[in-house]
Amino acid sequence: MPEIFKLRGVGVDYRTPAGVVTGIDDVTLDIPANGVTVLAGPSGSGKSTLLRVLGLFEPPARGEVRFQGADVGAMRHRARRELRRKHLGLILQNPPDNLLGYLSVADNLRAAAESAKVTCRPDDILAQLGLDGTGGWDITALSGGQQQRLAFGCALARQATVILADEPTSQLDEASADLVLDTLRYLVAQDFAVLVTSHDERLISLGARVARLRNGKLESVA
Ligand SMILES: Nc1ncnc2c1ncn2[C@@H]1O[C@H](COP(=O)(O)OP(=O)(O)OP(=O)(O)O)[C@@H](O)[C@H]1O
Repeated sequence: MPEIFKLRGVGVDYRTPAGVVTGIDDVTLDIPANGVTVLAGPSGSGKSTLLRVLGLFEPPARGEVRFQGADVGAMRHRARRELRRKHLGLILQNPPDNLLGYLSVADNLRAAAESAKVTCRPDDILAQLGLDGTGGWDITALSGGQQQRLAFGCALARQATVILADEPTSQLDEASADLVLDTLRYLVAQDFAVLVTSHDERLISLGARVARLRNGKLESVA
């Protein structure tokens, strides 16, 4: 299986008034082009930092990151941003943070597509996600789980090849989290690469690969 990401000895530091804090250190990891890869580990272990590197938001301070063979660390900010817009869809923990509150459900999908300079068919995407008939609704009429589904729909609308999600179930009740788990299963069946950080054991068990972090280091990949 081809790798979409290849990381070799990757490190990221944060400069704080109290000194330099290591976000991740010496992470070597290959991520295949489809299936779910879960980034697991206790709070502060570096999951979000690693996701930001994979989301091409954070160039590595040390080591090498390759996305589809291209050396991300050697790219300028603008080139990374273009790659990100073209290929990546990022879903944050808090459902409203992923959506534009002043637009309808369908217009959120259209705006997502426009930002990637592509067009989409909102009704088709909503049907794929079990949100049929909600196109004209305000997003506040959707439950938290439905809003997260729509956020994944925005990644579909943008024709992203890789979907990254930072603890997408952590702010949801169990029924809403179930909706998100179903959506992840659907995306995997569609052959997307899904990279997700989580403490949620049900989500972790969906992962074909689970990379466990501790104190910024990769502890195991299984
Ligand atoms: N913007 C920042 N400035 C300074 N230190 C940071 C910053 N972001 C993360 N860190 C530090 O980097 C380390 C890894 O943090 P990170 O948020 O990646 O962990 P995490 O596993 O995602 O944690 P959580 O599960 O609590 O979100 C921690 O020591 C954290 O305090």
